Amino acid sequence: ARVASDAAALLAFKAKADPSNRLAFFPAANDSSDDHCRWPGVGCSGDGRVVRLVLEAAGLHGAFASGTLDRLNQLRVLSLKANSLAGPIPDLSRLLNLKALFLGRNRFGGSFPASVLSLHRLRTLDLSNNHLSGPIPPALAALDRLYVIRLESNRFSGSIPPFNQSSLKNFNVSYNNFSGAVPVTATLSSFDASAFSGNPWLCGEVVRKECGSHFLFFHRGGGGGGGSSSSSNGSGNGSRIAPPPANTLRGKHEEILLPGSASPSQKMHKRAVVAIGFLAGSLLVIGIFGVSLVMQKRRRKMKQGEILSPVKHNNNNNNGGADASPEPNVESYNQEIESGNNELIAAAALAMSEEKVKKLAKSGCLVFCAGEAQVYSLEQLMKASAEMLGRGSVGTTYKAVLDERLIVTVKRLDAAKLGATGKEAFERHMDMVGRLRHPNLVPLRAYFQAKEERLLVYDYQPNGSLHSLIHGSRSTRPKPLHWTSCLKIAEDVAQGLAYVHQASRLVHGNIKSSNVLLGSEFEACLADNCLSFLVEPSESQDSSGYRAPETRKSNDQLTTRSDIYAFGVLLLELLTGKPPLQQPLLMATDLPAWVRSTREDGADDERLMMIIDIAAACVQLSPDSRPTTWQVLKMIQEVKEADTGDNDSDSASLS
Ligand SMILES: Nc1ncnc2c1ncn2[C@@H]1O[C@H](COP(=O)(O)OP(=O)(O)OP(=O)(O)O)[C@@H](O)[C@H]1O
Repeated sequence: ARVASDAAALLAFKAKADPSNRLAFFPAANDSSDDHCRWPGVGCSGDGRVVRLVLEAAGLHGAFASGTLDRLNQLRVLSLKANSLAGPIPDLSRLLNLKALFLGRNRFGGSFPASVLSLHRLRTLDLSNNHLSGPIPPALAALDRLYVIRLESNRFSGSIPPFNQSSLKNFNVSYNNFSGAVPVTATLSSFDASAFSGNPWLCGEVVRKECGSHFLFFHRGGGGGGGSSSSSNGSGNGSRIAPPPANTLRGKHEEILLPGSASPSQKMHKRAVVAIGFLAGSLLVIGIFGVSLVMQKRRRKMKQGEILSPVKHNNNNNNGGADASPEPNVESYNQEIESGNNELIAAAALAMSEEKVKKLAKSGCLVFCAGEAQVYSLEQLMKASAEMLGRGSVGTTYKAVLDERLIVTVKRLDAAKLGATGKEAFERHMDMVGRLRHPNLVPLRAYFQAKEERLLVYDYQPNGSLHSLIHGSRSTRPKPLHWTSCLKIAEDVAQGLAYVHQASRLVHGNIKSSNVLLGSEFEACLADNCLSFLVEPSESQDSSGYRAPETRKSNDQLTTRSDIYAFGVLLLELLTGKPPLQQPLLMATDLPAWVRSTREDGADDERLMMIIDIAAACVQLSPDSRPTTWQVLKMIQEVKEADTGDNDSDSASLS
């Protein structure tokens, strides 16, 4: 009966976690059968009990429902790494034999799973690269067999518990929002500072940063007339930015407040956020329904396996530039469907003949990045229903729907636009870029190269680009962003960029608003990461407004400091709603007045002034005068801190 119950637990898990039916789990013919031990990823003991379940990069994109795998009380190893499972992590307290739990690289949200604290045999805990938030329970420090704790790239906050297990050898809490002094224990002191990096508010001996003296980045010339000087709380050296005056917002009804950004009039905005969320949700449902209707219609027209010739996209964006962005958002689908214009959706499978696909498959293979399993083949990818999203500086970008469920973005690089990057150099570079994994970066999942063809496969980001959000698109009107939403987006982008610069020592090279995409939770994610390496200098002029003066002639001069310049221009675009080429050339001292003149809200707010200061520092003409990415991130978080200081109840919604 226990064996049958293990099979039922696996099937119950699959029912919720695997809506696309990727797992080959089939109900057994009779109850006593141990067929489930032969299901992929399942390992059993001699008596047919499941002891191991490893479903890594298996394309699971549903939920990890409670009352499913937690029934496998003989489980030793559970790995659901590198899927897209969302929602909270369920109660696992019945898995008393569990030794290794790998849930990294998913989309789990909610708080730290407290049930883990009762798993006394646990040696490996990997919750990295999710959207988990809130504090880490101090009782985790009492699990004395832990050998690995990986919590990096989440949104955990609060203090680091005093871990001192002598067994603990692999520890990483980087890129979270932890704060305060790191406890000086023998175990924690043995880890490199990189295990704690990306938590600007951590201090103490272990991270070699003095606690107490809160460094202020905003030094305004003495006197501070016109409301532009930083105020202090009067506590001498440990000065902090004083809470801003209340009621400084105007025109809030016309502003967008993104989920996760805070506002002084939080109650009202919370309602607005719920309404936007509801609206977005409804649109999504309608959109998916609409798209599937059109897809069905299209499939009926197609003979099986046939690859259509390309249809003309009626909104090609040949310059990849600022206007007429063909955003693939739900609203535009709805409009197209309503207007009966199915052409946009009924585009061809990556515009290639079947013969060519076959030839390509023989001459190269799809390389999956970061050690992830091959979840689809080149043929499957090329046969996917595809829609062109636009043309940029390196090629054409498509949205491809595989097996009717898995949506990816495929960038088909245009040989004519690329420099003479050799096969091996391309591979080496893409391997490096493919290893980048951070919640604020669009991950490169796979790449392909054959003689005359190079393809890059990314996750599809469902909520359009920052460019469309700020300037509007074919189907949406431009709307001013509430400045706290600007702050949230700026922080997200800076987090992603800091990771690129610090973790990989790469340069992004093409920061601009159409390369900032909004993820499923409206988090901002940098796209087209580190591709400038491949482009001839003359081919990347479309983003000239973002280019630092020293890089305008050659891509050789692209550095982390030129990324910072582009970030500063992006920040000004966020704050003013003006694309770079419409931004006047102003001295740093004139910028605040100009930015304030473009805004209706918070014109006198000290925190808005601080953000303008950051932008002004980033767009300095001399690269050496610009701050480092790390400093920029710290400055943004300092503004955020000033904000949360004013609104304790808001801090939970900031991520
Ligand atoms: N992963 C993705 N998910 C959703 N939309 C995407 C994705 N990648 C790109 N897009 C959108 O597709 C369109 C075309 O992108 P593409 O990168 O080809 O051009 P670009 O961003 O305008 O220019 P560049 O090549 O200089 O980055 C843009 O509107 C972009 O926002």
